[in-house]
Amino acid sequence: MSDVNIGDVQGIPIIDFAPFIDGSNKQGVADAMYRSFRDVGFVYLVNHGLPKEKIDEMFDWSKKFFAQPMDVKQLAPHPPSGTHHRGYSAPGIEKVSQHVYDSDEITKIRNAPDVKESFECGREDSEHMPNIWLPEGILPGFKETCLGFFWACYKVELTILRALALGLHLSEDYLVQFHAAPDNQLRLLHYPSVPLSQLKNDEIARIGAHSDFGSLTMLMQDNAGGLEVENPNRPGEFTPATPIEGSIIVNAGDFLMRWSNDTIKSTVHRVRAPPNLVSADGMTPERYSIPYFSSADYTKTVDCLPGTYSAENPKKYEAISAKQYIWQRLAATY
Ligand SMILES: O=C(O)CCC(=O)C(=O)O
Ligand SMILES: [Fe+2]
Repeated sequence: MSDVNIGDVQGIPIIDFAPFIDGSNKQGVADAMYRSFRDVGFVYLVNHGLPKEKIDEMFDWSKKFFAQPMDVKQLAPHPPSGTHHRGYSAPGIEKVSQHVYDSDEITKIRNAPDVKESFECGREDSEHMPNIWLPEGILPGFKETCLGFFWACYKVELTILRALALGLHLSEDYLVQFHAAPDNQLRLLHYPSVPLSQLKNDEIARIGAHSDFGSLTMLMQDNAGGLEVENPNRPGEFTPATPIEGSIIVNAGDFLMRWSNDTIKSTVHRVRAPPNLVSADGMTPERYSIPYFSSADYTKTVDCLPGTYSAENPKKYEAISAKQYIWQRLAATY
C-alpha cells in the first residue's frame, strides 16, 4: 500500500491524492482525508488532478484583470447586496469579521479595512446568481478562462467529495449527489502591496479571521505567504499555512461542519503579513490567491449525515436548506 500521508506543515497534513485517482489505495486516501478534516479542518493535497498549466493560466489572467485601471474593473461591479456575490469588489468593500469575541478587538478590527480586491463568478447559467462580466471587447479571453477554470475545479471537487464520502463510510457518491448544480463560486483575490508596519499594527488587514460558509474550499495560493490557520485545540493560536509548490489547500466550511454533526471542523483562518518578512522598502509584497468555494445545491435540504449521530451522540441540528444557510451568511459580508 502506498503511503498517502507524506508529511505536514505545522500540523496540517499533506496528502498524496494520486492513489485515490488511480484507484491503487482509495480507502487509504479517504481515511486520511477524513482524519484531516476531523482533526484540523485543513489539508494540503498534492497530485490532486488540477493541471498546473490551468492554475498558472488562471493566475496570469487574474493578474491581468487586477492590473486594469479602477474604472475598467468597476465596469463589472459587485452589486451592493451580499447575496448576489458576483463581479468586482474594490479594496475595503467586503469585511469578514466573525469569530472575534473581545469587544476592543472587534472595534479595532472593524476599523481596520481588509485591503484586498476580488472578482467572483460562478456557472454561467445560474438562476440564483447571474455572473457579472466586463463588457464585451474588454479583456477578451478573461471570461472564457474563468469559466473553464470553474469547471476544472468542479471536476476535482467531485473527486474530493468521493474520497470524503468513503472516509465517512458512506457510499462513494453520497456527497456528490448534493453537489450536482453546482452552486459554487470561483474567487480571484488580490492583496495589493501595503506598508508592513500598518499590517503589523492592525491598522489595515488582508483578510480577517473567519471560517468559510460552504461545503469545502479549494485554495490555490501564490508564493507570497501570509495565510494562517487557527489551531483547533488552542483557539487564538495561528500557524502559517506556508505555500507548497504544486499543492492545493482544501478546507471544510461551516455548512459541512453542521451537516457532519460537528464531526468535521470548519477551521478559522486569516491572511496577515508573511512571518519573518524583511522588506527593504517597508512594503509587504502583493499576494494573489484563488479560492474555489463549493456549496451544496441551493435546491437541496440536508440533515445530519448518516453515521455522525447516535443515541449517545444525538443530532445537534435541524435539517436545513443549503440556500437558506448560505444566503444568510453571504448577506452579512457586505
Ligand atoms: O487569500 C487566501 O489565501 C485566503 C482567502 C480566504 O480565506 C477566503 O477568501 O475565504
Ligand atoms: Fe476563507
